Amino acid sequence: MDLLDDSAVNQRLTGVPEWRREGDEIRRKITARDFPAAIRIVDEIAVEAEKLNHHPDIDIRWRTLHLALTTHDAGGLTDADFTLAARIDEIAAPHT
Ligand SMILES: C[C@H](O)[C@H](O)[C@H]1CNC2=NC(N)=NC(=O)C2=N1
Repeated sequence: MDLLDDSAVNQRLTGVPEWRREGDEIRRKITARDFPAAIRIVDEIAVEAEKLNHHPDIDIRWRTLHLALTTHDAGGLTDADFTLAARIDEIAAPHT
């Protein structure tokens, strides 16, 4: 997987406006309706992450999730991060 340069990262960020860049990661916060909804989001993300063989860091605090994506294998951000970010947005939408 090819590392994206800064301009490629910025271009892809425009497609996932909920996400912001923090160094070698992109991050977003999801606030679900309640704790069970937050856990359902995590459960659906787990299925997708396995399909894509790409796995987010997830911090769970009551009904708020903090997600971070990076490609450790490549040492930075790649298309895999933006593909998963877009899927996470689709998964989260009905639960928020
Ligand atoms: C061997 C396997 O392909 C790697 O460990 C995968 C698994 N999931 C991963 N997920 C993420 N987010 N970054 C990776 O570099 C990564 N690598």
